[in-house]
Amino acid sequence: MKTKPYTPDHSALGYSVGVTLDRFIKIKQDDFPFASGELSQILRDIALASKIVNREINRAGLSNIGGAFGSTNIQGEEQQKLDVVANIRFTRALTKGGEVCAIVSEEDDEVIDLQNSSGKYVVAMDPLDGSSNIDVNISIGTIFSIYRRVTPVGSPIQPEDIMQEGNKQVAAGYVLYGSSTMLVYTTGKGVNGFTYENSLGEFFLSHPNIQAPKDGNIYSINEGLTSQMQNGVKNYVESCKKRNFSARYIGSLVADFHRNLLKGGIYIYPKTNKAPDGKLRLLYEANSLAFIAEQAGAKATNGEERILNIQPTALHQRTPLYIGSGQMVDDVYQFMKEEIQSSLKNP
Ligand SMILES: O=P(O)(O)OC[C@H]1O[C@](O)(COP(=O)(O)O)[C@@H](O)[C@@H]1O
Ligand SMILES: [Mg+2]
Ligand SMILES: [Mg+2]
Repeated sequence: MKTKPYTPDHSALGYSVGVTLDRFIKIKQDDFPFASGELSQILRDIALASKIVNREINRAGLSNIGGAFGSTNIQGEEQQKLDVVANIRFTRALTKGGEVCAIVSEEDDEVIDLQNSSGKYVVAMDPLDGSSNIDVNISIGTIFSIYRRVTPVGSPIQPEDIMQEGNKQVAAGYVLYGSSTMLVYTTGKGVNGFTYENSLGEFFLSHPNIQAPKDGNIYSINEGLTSQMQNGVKNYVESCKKRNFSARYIGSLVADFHRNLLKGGIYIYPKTNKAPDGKLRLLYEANSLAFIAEQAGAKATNGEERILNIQPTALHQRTPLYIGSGQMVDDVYQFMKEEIQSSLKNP
């Protein structure tokens, strides 16, 4: 019988045929130092939950799932119904997946012990980020970090399993529920982004090997709060204006971060009078995005040191965050240093 080798030619389709997230995870499984499929399973669990949450978000305006839940979380912030729904969906998927022993969530006061004697991983997550934007149809997100537990598998969860520096993350990522839904993640070998194809119910590789521009001209900060900020930050913002940079602030960290990662820019949430330690949470907001930023060639600090080197001391610890294009993070650091030097000269 005459045969011919398969030489893919997809030109008739008019668009390129993508690699699904599932296939990509499988291909890349060997990149992971503890290659055994466990981490891959967790990523698949997160992807599955994100599809369900995506569906809930899409129909929030038509269902009774939008709006406030009627309670506050541990940080005293009003919980939205979708915050609670997303927390349940991600926790459930990670429980059923069987690889995780404990979860830290923005929506839970304490560590959730999954009582899983074979789970080798800890997940920290912000199930829904930017929740004040839910009811006004503006982009929101999910953020996650994955760690290996350090104490023996099967023994009771210890603080050192949870309170790990960000540089110990084995994977991190976010889902952006925006004009399209995207999942972006790293396992420490670069950053890849996947776009959700609603009708097929699949994420497809759309942004391989994301590289952040070294410099940029977008600054993202809540300018309404500048009177509460340190002079170094105020002066940096003034310098951005003098250089005609664009101010872009959605008020959804994932969306602001994602735009700046692709286009070049900086996101700043510094200390303010109202939030003297900053607003964002180290374990499930700053660390995850810092890992991704660094993997894409960008930087993340708390204004003084690298985010990934901060030793956590509390579950819901807050931190100032300066994250984005390396040159811009360096520039704002110079402004902060000048502030310190001038206060030393003129006490
Ligand atoms: O309204 P502010 O003070 O500018 O804060 C906005 C920041 O707060 C957050 O909404 C906090 O996240 P949550 O919605 O998960 O609490 C970030 O997404 C966002 O960047
Ligand atoms: Mg958040
Ligand atoms: Mg949240």
